[in-house]
Amino acid sequence: MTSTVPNAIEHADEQQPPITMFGPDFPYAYDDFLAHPAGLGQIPATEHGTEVAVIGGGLSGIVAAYELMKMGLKPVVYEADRIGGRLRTVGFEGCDPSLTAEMGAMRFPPSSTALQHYIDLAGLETRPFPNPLAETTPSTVVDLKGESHYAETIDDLPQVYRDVAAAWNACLEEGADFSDMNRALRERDVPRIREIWAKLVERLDNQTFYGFLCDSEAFKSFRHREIFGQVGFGTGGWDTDFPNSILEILRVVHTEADDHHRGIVGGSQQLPLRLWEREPEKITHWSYGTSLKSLHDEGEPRPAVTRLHRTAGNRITVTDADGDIRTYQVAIFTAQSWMLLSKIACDDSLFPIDHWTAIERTHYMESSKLFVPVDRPFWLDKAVDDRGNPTGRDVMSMTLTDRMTRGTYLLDDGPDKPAVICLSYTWCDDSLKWLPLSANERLEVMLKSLGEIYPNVDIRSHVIGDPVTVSWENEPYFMGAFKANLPGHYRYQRRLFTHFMQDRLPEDKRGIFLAGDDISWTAGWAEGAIQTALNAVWGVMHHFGGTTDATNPGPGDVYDEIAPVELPED
Ligand SMILES: Cc1cc2nc3c(=O)[nH]c(=O)nc-3n(C[C@H](O)[C@H](O)[C@H](O)COP(=O)(O)OP(=O)(O)OC[C@H]3O[C@@H](n4cnc5c(N)ncnc54)[C@H](O)[C@@H]3O)c2cc1C
Repeated sequence: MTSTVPNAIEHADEQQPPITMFGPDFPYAYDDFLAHPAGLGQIPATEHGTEVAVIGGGLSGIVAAYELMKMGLKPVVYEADRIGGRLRTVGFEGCDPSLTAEMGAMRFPPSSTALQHYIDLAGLETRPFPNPLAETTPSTVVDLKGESHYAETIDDLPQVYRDVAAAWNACLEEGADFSDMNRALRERDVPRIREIWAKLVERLDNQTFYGFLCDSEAFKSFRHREIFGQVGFGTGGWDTDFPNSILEILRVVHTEADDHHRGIVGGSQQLPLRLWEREPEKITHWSYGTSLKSLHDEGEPRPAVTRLHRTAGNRITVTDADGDIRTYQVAIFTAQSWMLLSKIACDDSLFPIDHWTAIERTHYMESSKLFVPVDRPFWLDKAVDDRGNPTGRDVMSMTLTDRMTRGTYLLDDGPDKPAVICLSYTWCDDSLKWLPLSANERLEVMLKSLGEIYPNVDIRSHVIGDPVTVSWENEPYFMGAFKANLPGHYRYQRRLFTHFMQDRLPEDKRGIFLAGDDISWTAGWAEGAIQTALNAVWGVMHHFGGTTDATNPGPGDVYDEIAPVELPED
């Protein structure tokens, strides 16, 4: 468990199958699809070597390009910023290169099984991430309204936190069929998952997270809702999510996306970078030793796309920042959808009008982080009381607070080595409060906040390099951290996610496929970016007249049996 408030009722029975991000909207086993020896499908030999534009070199684009290359197509990847996108690992100038900061994704649940497939393929290791009250986190401080509580387990916190946990569990059970869904997800009981979820979608699409709490008898106490908002049920305070659709939150808790997190040793950006260079053992058409890198001039993706339009023969014509124009039968677009409204000049004819509405209504969360390198994990030093007697406590802890910093994470690699502090990780309004401040201004405010919580700790004296920071809403090729649906957005989300089923679109609207975190049901989790990439791969294969092996049907082959629930449009 990773939070001061358990995400959900614990199901400790080891005999049960594990929870995975299997639905609930589209319960397709992407992990089994990837593990199957028959592979993801084949395209006719006449199409081998055909170029496919892949716009965006984040995880979704790189996974799609990698799988299309294995099928014998020639992906042409366009990337405006750097390979990895929101898997962005940076170093600190002048410091040991082993010291890194995860500016985007940093912790991954074991329920991300498609992601794990690629982590294993890339030969990367993971280790537990030091979330609040996680087993490997030495200690956690919860500081609310000027009062701090030191805890190693939830039992060390005052009773009110356990009351909040109980309220959340009751609320989930009463309002969202938690135990039933948990069982159905573990057993991959598709009819039951669909039955439960269809009712929840119909009942709750109009509801905010906060409204859902307020409607529950269990959460009738304002104080409980406030504490819940400040320290969250997950990985920090979630009151910034209160205006979002409750369906977004249920997707996370039902699939345990917020539980048992692990980090990638050496940084998450290594994953797309290794896939870029990887030479698959099994590859069609291309000779052994081919990689995405080797298929690109100078081993680099092409630059930013600046224009996208349809040309005769229903082709997709792509213009890039170098002024090069190339035309493709098929393109996959994996960047944030808002790029299509601003940074890229687009034809209206690229998508049906209802898809444009959905793109235009896409709602993003903001998010900021700031990291500093320090000389050693000094937080593990033992504190003494006013009379100099040892207290047995760490001098500083993973910290959750209602102050500006909100969440402070302590990241070490052993007792005698330099370490890193994520002084603050925030979302939405809390992130916007940092936006106009420079990295050093942010650092000063953060040190002041933490100084109030730890008056006897001189954090500054341990800093060995300049801070690094990001506000994703201010990044020109992202414009936000990740999509978060508001109430009433279900229909938009459904249109975007199902865009890969192009036989259902008018013929003159086919050939460009949306993919990526932005159209996933679980935005903000890399697993969803991969799932949508695999949908697009299936869509492209199908577009070229290809098929999957009968023993390994793809997401489009079984679509009608598991299609996301449809709400009336009138
Ligand atoms: C702050 C933050 C924290 C997160 N935490 C977690 C976490 O802990 N666990 C987890 O699983 N997930 C997390 N995520 C989500 C995860 O990072 C994403 O799901 C995943 O990285 C998205 O990959 P993608 O390929 O869909 O999109 P992106 O990574 O955004 O890739 C799209 C790419 O398109 C490029 N691009 C944009 N415009 C153009 C253009 N005009 N031409 C060419 N290229 C263009 C961009 O530069 C980018 O590289 C987090 C994300 C953020 C921002």
